[in-house]
Amino acid sequence: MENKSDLNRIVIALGGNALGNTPKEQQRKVEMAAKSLVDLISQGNEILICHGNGPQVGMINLAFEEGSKSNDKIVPMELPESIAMSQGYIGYHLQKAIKKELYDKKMPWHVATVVTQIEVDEEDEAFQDPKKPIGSFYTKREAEQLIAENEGLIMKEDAGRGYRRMVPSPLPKNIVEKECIINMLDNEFIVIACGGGGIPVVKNNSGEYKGVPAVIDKDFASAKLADAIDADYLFILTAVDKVSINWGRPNQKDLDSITVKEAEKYCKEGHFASGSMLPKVKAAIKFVKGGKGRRAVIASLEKASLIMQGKNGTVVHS
Ligand SMILES: Nc1ncnc2c1ncn2[C@@H]1O[C@H](COP(=O)(O)OP(=O)(O)O)[C@@H](O)[C@H]1O
Ligand SMILES: NC(=O)OP(=O)(O)O
Repeated sequence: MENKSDLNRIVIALGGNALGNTPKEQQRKVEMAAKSLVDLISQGNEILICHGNGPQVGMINLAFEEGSKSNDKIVPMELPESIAMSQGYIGYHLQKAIKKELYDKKMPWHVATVVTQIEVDEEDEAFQDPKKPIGSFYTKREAEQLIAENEGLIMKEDAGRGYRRMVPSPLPKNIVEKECIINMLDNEFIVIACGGGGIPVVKNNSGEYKGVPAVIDKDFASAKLADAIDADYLFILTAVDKVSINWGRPNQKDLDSITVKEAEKYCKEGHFASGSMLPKVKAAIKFVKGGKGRRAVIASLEKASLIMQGKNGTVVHS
């Protein structure tokens, strides 16, 4: 093991693309991702992994809801518990795949998942305007029927991909298990934390945390995590090699490297879709602005090991 002070500390946010749509597909995709992740350690980095859960948390929540309608032995599962379940089974697949890679490469690291709670503000305006898509995609007609049958259900169009259920997505304020995570990181653990953006909680006057019905964006949660552990880099890994301006148009331009100022300007000009690329760029800006010398890279998961050589991704810097 190298001297730990020589290692770059990287928080890696894995997008839904890394996880697939079914547990089987997830296991296969995670095995591929594990190779790139462990390669980053071989290159002299220390990594901490955060992941999305939009499709998974929607599926878990819906399964219990539907099951409870026809079977009195099944009860509905609230969103905080559904998020905790998603952290558990996604963490399990990541742990299994990473452990195998570490074994094959004879590397002495450990890997573990921390079920993570994140404090949010009860007054966050997101609670009045549910904007986070979860679960599967539906047609307009299916969505209208579901809304008619389920009181309080909100479904909206998600970035041209179909209709999805929308839930509140407050900003992350404080990672409750922060000290556990730092301790494990300091003891040669690859930590999987803040999965699905973390379980959103609020603290009452007697110091007790209570789960609230929302899903935090994992891009913002990973920026919060990267800030909390004073990471050198935040990698947001998704399906595209680079962030583009004029995305999808004939004059599309892929960006190699942008300053925070340029990124802010592009956000204002509307270059990034709100449910997909915009939170990534905003999370990158937040992280880079929070400390000297920090860099964020939005890149393709499949080529993660090429990021440090500048062959993959858009770098956001100060
Ligand atoms: N300006 C842009 N540049 C690149 N990709 C963009 C842009 N705007 C929207 N996208 C889309 O956003 C996607 C990433 O968002 P999403 O699929 O929600 O991420 P995740 O991998 O976290 O699930 C890209 O694969 C691309 O299809
Ligand atoms: N929690 C969250 O942001 O999940 P996705 O990245 O899958 O939307």
